[in-house]
Amino acid sequence: MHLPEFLSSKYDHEEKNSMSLSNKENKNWKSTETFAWNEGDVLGKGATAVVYKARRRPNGCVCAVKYFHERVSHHFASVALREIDLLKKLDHRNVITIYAVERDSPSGNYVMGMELCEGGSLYSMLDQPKFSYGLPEEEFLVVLFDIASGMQYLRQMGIIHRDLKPGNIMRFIDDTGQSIYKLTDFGAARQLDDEENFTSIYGTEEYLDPNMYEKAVLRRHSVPYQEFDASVDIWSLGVTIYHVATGHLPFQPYGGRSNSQTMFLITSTKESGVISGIQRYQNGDIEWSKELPGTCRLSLGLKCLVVPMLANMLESDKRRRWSFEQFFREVFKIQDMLTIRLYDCSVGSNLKIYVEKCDRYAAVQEKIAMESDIPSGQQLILFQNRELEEIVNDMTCEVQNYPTSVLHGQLYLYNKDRTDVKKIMIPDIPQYPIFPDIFPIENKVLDKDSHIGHKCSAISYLIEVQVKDLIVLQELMQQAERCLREYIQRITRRINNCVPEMCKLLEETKKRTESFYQTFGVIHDILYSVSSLAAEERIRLIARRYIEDIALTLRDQSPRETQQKAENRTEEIKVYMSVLVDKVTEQEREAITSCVGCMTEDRCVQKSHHLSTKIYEIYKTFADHRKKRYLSQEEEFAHRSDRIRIQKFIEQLEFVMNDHCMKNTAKMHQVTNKQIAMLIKHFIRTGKVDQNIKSVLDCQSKLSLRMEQMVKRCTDLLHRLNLEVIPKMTGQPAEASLLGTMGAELQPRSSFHPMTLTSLKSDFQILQNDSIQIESIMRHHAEELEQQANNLKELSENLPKPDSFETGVQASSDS
Ligand SMILES: Nc1ncnc2c1ncn2[C@@H]1O[C@H](COP(=O)(O)OP(=O)(O)OP(=O)(O)O)[C@@H](O)[C@H]1O
Repeated sequence: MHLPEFLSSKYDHEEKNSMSLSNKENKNWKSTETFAWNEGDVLGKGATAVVYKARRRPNGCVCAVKYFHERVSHHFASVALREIDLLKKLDHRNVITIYAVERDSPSGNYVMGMELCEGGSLYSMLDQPKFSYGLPEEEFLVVLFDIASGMQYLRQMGIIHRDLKPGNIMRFIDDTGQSIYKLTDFGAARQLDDEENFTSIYGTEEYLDPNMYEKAVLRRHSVPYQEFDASVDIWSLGVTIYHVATGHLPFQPYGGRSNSQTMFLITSTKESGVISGIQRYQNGDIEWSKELPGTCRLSLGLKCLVVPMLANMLESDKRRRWSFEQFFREVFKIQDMLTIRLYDCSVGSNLKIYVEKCDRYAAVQEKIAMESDIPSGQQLILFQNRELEEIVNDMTCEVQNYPTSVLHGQLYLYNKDRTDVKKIMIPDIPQYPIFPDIFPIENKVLDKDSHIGHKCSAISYLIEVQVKDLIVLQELMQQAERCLREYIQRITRRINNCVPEMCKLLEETKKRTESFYQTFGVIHDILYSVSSLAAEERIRLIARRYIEDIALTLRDQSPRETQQKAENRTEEIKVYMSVLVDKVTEQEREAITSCVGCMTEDRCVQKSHHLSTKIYEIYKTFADHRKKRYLSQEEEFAHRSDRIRIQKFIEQLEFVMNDHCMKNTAKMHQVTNKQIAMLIKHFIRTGKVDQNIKSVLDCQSKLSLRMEQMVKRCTDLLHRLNLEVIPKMTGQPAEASLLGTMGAELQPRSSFHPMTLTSLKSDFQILQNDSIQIESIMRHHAEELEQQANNLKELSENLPKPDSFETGVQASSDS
């Protein structure tokens, strides 16, 4: 059976109660009609019963039997039976399944057969050093969802549990190795009709609602008749959830249970929003907190959801305390959420962002801003070497429609505007306690050593996890740098690819512009001849009016200036880009050659695992010695030397973390962030280049627009020329000398359209000889010009459109 790594080693619980029936020190076998068990196979002991691992007839399946004590069977038979009656009715994956209730003979004690929960109780889990600072996030959530689901079922069945605590939540392991948490021990439960309250007192004192505590523990009856409703379960659940998240109880008076007055003071006088109150010294002040402790292993994203939930559940004033419905709503909302993994390189923290399925990008950005301190406008989020916005396409879509690769992959977060390096965020690691140098080793010392050993082992596990996280962080730092560099390289490639296209476009536009100047020049000249040749004064006037108009167009040099500006910009872009590409390449070489992190051959993870296992083993020996209460000379010798060994392992472990991994991580954070800062500057530069490209394309668009206007104007002119001027010219004598001058004047403009001009010149020659032909000549030119105008129009239509380039200008200017 495959178990998650952190759960794979056997628990104390399991070690104490080996699951293999054959391995048992063979005690008495007992059996009822359906169940058979060996009295050596104890799974756990409670106030009312002993629970054994058993076999079920007829198929021999393993199960658990709860063997109620004689006194319970006799005096509390009603309690046991009540539990049995209740359990028989229940059928839910998060509530323990009961198979049968039988009586043992000849004792007559009740025996309840139920499903076996191999993982032991949640309490036994939390009691292990490994989970002394709370469960890892994944398992914490399984617990939360399972208890909420079990409780919801119990509510539907009209049941108040009344003894909710980690000891009454069992871990069942399914065939896939997944944990399923089940509510058990309904010894205190009872059915509650709607709105009905109950007055009897049950529960375990650390988890008791303040009013119940006052009545049950302090035996005070501040209100003559106290009614307790289902809200008492909410309080106990709040304490349980806090315990699971942190590994310790939220409300701790100095001296523990013996200091019940302070316990009541803490729980009954705490402010709203406070989720823990700890008194560290005798009669000392209470340390209140509205946050989960720094050692808690939950992500910041989940803490943000769990803390308000706890605050509402641990509300002293039960009128303000959350109802079950509110609790269920919140838990199932969390269950329905999606998470996004995002490495924030400025503080070196891998964030887990909890988002609702229907959230849109703006909401996601807000959540990121809350956890990273990077305002949404300054966030640059990359997935592999692309911006998230590029991958998601439609940023207004709901998160649940994002590609699965994004939702399950690793994203990287950069600050577009700030490149300063912040201090890396490392979770708190408590100080190791010191073993006092007390000899001889007597019982008190054994107790203390076992206690200190437990704490040392707990801290060592925390360090082991920390070392693993640091190695992952180092990998993420390098990835974050690589990812950004590749992204910038993509941008530079894109820009470099678009520059030649842009140049081509500009060249074509230039040709067109010049061609128009040329065409207008020709028209101007023709009209000029008309204005002199036409016999009719009105025609000459019309021609002159057109000439003035055209002269204005010809004098306007702004298209040429725009063209020049675009050409200059393009040249600048080329130079700028070649420098940028060189810089990025240079930096890449630097990154490859500078190596600052932990190496595989350093074996940091393996070393820390080995050392923390050694520390755990010593703690286990100390725990055994404590149980024994008497040590032989040899054992005492071993115990003393183990104290020295454990200190040595601790020093080595601290060295691995502080002097190796932590230093390397901090160094890598510095180095990669320096590189990232430079890359961000390059990124900003590419943004500026994009702006320049945009400006070139703007020029290009302006020119195109201008060309279109000119095409229109040209066509219009030709049309009018046809209508108004040429027909009137028929039969009019030409003034040869003027035309000759005109022909000479056209000479300098002949560079672009030699054919047109040659033909014009010869036409003028003909005109000098035979003015009768003027109509056909003008028509000929008119057609030629019209043809040219059409060609230009076509040329402009066939040109690549500026916005057809993949320039990213839009995206960058938008963002
Ligand atoms: N189904 C089970 N599978 C495995 N272990 C179990 C199971 N039920 C109970 N246990 C173990 O037995 C211990 C005692 O069981 P349980 O809490 O039900 O007894 P109890 O006498 O009702 O306890 P309490 O003192 O809380 O009233 C549990 O803490 C747990 O370790």
